[in-house]
Amino acid sequence: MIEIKKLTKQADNKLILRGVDLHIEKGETVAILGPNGAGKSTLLKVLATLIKPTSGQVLINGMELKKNQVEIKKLLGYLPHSSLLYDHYSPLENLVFFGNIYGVRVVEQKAIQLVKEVGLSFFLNEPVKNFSRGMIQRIAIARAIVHDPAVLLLDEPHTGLDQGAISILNNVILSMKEKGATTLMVTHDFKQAAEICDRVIIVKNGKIVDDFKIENRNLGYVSEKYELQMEAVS
Ligand SMILES: Nc1ncnc2c1ncn2[C@@H]1O[C@H](COP(=O)(O)OP(=O)(O)OP(=O)(O)O)[C@@H](O)[C@H]1O
Repeated sequence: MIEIKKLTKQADNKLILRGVDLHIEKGETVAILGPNGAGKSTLLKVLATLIKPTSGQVLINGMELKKNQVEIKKLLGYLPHSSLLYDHYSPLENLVFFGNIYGVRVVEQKAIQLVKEVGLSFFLNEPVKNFSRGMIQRIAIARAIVHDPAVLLLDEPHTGLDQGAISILNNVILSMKEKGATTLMVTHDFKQAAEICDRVIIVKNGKIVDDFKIENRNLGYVSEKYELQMEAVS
């Protein structure tokens, strides 16, 4: 589904990604862990076609990223740090707007269903500018999946969410997985990674330093593997 070969990214004379090789199967839910500044968001931005890699190759669904940006963008649902929502629009208006960009059919119905799914039906027609950070994040998640993307790219999706909203988000991710979606999630939240991901990738200094499967939601195993990499000299 996603094939990354010898990927590098340089900016301002700094090598941010230093040769990333990664293969992700369709339907996998993968957590990307790593310390601040490791290059996690940069990797996600390259996959989201927002920044160009310096060298290397990325294939999504067999299509080369460099040559098929328009086709690939249709497959992607990207949740960045900023919500990308229009402040003065309501959740309904925002989702209809973004749904129309992606050519979603029966878009209003889809928007209403998603707002319900993220638990904000009561605020369907309120301008987003009046929302709390957690409420905005819920609508941002709905925006990212309005077109039922085959690939979900989530950058710290649990940040700012209360326990109820975390459950809602995890259910959204799991229901996307049931529909066959592939998810890559940058996170500092090991608990959530262990809860919903099948696999963990640890990024350090622009490189993948560990890559392992998680079984039985074993949070202790994830923490141990992480600590081991942080202690290692690289
Ligand atoms: N456009 C850019 N120009 C120069 N340096 C950049 C650019 N984008 C990112 N960087 C640097 O690259 C490094 C990796 O950034 P990135 O945002 O990918 O890290 P991250 O692993 O997501 O970190 P965090 O956990 O803090 O979000 C950082 O040192 C950052 O300052």
